[in-house]
Amino acid sequence: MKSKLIKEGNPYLRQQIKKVLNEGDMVGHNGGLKDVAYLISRVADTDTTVLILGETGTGKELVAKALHNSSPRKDKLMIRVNCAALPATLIESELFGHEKGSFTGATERRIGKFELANNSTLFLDEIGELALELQVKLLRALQEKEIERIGGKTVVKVNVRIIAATNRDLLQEVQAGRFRSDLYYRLNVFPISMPALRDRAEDIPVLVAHFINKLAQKLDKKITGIAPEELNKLKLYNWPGNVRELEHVMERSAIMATDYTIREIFLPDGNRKAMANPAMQEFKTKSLEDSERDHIRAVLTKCGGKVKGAGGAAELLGVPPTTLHSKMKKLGITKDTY
Ligand SMILES: Nc1ncnc2c1ncn2[C@@H]1O[C@H](COP(=O)(O)OP(=O)(O)OP(=O)(O)O)[C@@H](O)[C@H]1O
Repeated sequence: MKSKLIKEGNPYLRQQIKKVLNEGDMVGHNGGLKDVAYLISRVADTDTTVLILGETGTGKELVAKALHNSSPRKDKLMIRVNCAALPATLIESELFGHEKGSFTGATERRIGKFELANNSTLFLDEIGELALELQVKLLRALQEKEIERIGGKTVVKVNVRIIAATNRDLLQEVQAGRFRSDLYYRLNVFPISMPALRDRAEDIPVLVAHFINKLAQKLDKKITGIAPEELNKLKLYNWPGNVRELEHVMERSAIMATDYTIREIFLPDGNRKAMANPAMQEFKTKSLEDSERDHIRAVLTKCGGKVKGAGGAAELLGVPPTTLHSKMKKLGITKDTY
């Protein structure tokens, strides 16, 4: 129904979608993100919990921003918690806060992100990484709409709109016993799935133009376009790091450009001139997972197995090291396989 509505050119809807996506600085709403854009425009101004699913770098955080900025809560700051960034004990205090003296080192009362997000939006990024013992506490907070600070004696009522995101297959995590099914169902009210960049090559020209524009300003350099054969290479590449990786490739290539036009693009593992022809056949017959696994392995080999830090695989792939680690785990990439 949605694509039909959009195709038939309902001008109000088109306008609404454009506005919502501009709020998030998102490109591609006329192409591969058409369905995503439609879903955002439908759910933005409700209080409904949204679960954003998709590979790393597909734009999940941008969707969260677009949702918040188009909601009635937009005048308050959206609060983000990265559930993968800290150990469980610290995340608990980050989410719910603590009272002074509640544990060693708690020298001051701390207001948690749930309370900070009162009357606003709480964006729970990388929710799939949340430790099981915290999942139950989060579930309680969502059900009761109240929280208790660590060491606190009173409950605090909160009115928070929840947006969660993950690059994991949450249902698989539930089946593996790593994610509580009750929390999954509580979060999975309105799912939005972000398509991988390799599945929407039609968006690459407009994304490239968007990044060239941004980079010309950032680097204070007169770059206005890209050579068609280089654009083609970008369309054929596999993009394990999705739009984030494209952004980084464009930055590298823009820095190297000596002309108004980018005449050479720099893909992470060298310039893949071969991709367009015979090698492409092999590429097409491989599953996406296999291609992703091969690509990550090749990058790891190139980096001598280094994941974090300068020159590490995470940097080359344009993803955070935590994301690369979870991807490696998922794809069964261990030290002895590269
Ligand atoms: N449609 C888009 N238009 C413009 N920029 C985009 C788009 N999608 C992603 N980006 C850019 O790509 C980068 C990664 O996006 P984002 O952080 O939203 O991805 P993510 O899915 O949340 O990644 P992760 O799972 O690793 O946290 C950001 O710099 C973002 O601005």
